Amino acid sequence: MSRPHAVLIPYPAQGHVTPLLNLAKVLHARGFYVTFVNSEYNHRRLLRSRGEDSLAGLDDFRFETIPDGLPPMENEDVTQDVPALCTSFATHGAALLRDLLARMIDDGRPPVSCVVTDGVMSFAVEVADERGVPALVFWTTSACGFMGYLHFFELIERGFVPLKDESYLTNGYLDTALDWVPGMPRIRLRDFPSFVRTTDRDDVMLNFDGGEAQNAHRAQGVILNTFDAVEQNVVDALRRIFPRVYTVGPLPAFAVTAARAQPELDAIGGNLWKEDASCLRWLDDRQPGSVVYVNFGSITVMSLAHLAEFAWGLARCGRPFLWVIRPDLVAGDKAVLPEEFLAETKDRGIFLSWCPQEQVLGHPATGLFLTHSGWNSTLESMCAGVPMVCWPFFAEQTTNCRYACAEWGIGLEIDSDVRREEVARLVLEATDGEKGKDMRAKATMWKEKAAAAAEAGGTSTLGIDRLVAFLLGGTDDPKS
Ligand SMILES: O=c1ccn([C@@H]2O[C@H](COP(=O)(O)OP(=O)(O)O[C@H]3O[C@H](CO)[C@@H](O)[C@H](O)[C@H]3O)[C@@H](O)[C@H]2O)c(=O)[nH]1
Repeated sequence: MSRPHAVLIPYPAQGHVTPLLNLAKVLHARGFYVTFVNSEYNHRRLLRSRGEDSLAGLDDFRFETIPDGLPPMENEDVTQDVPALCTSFATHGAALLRDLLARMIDDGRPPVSCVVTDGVMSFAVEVADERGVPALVFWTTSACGFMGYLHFFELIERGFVPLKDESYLTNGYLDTALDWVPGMPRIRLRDFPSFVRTTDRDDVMLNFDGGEAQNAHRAQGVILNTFDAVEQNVVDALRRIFPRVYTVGPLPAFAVTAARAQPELDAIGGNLWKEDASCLRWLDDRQPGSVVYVNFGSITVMSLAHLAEFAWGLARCGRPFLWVIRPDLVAGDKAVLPEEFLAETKDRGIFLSWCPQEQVLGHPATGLFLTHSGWNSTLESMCAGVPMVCWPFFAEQTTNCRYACAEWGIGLEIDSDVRREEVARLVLEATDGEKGKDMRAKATMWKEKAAAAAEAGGTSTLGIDRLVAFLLGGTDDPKS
């Protein structure tokens, strides 16, 4: 019998490429031949950020590309337009993947035996079906975020969405409690992925994400980068909806183990921006738990006015801070910080454009994460035992923020129209005093539970065993 061959297809954005690549490494370590499919645009970015050799892969871990169908960009180091990318792949993705798989026949690789596609690249399920191989969708969100997307169309049917008019964004309507979402008894309309905040029934993201979530029913199962203990009720509810739900998080822990067994996997990385690791030395000179780490992920954009509010909030709270400001963080503008702010904080703040986040979060000096609540960032913070101040930007970051604050007790939320007084107040609340103490204790508890899930016999280790057993074409119960 030939070697199992998994094709993995991430949505082309950082928060998706990273977890899919981690899963690819885990599968490779379990004996799979791997083909990893990037967009051409991201392939070029990865080569620039990590060097020409970084995507050479291994003989049995290969990178392939498909075009994204968007017009060429002058500056290719920026995050692409999300709705345009989603629409383009939904329209052309199946044909592009079909061509790619056809080119791979008889080129020396084992025949493709399974497809793992991003939950928002579900066109690949149809292509896998045509080839007669199983397909699983990997939702790179939290389970609660995925459950939110899964109920977009029901929100429409029940008349909650679209909103009647713009005043519904601010008149308290979003606080409506919904008690019918499986496994999420305390959810409010405002905690749903942000795309429900529209007055347009034809809104691209409302329909795209709602549709992609429904398409998960066409796959043989769903993979989630979470662990049971942290989202038990939602995961249980999803297991009643889908025939197979594999919880395999936190994936970074498994990728580290895979790379320990196969050091050559370490060279394979997925950072779209060039990492600046010099900040780790700066952290070495700071007191334990003293530093506020500020990073809004790969997609968030904000106004210059909001950037200035964050800056003056950090100045006011008086803590040392490490702030990652992507070159494209400010919408349509250069991210310029006020001169007076730079002068005032020069002895206690550093700025970079991209950092090795997991190492920063794991550094003893890091005490708090000011985050946009992307799921990878949330999970990485949890794994490091670092509490958060949350400023969700879009998508299911609103859901993650709600869970971090109200369910897990490790977050405090900042108003979307951020003000400097609130930034300073919440940072101090999360670091000093009783609230901060409680948040740190809970963060430590979740860190331990995350680690336990990834140990031998842990729920996510069993999740990977079951996943591998299923992808190998047998039963998905590793014990039988
Ligand atoms: O300086 C940096 C900044 C980020 N990262 C990494 O980049 C990833 C960012 O992912 P995430 O925190 O999930 O944020 P986004 O990039 O915004 O992720 C998108 O994808 C996620 C997974 O689907 C969703 O939860 C988000 O809402 C969506 O915006 C993480 O692994 C970070 O460690 C770095 O390594 N260095």
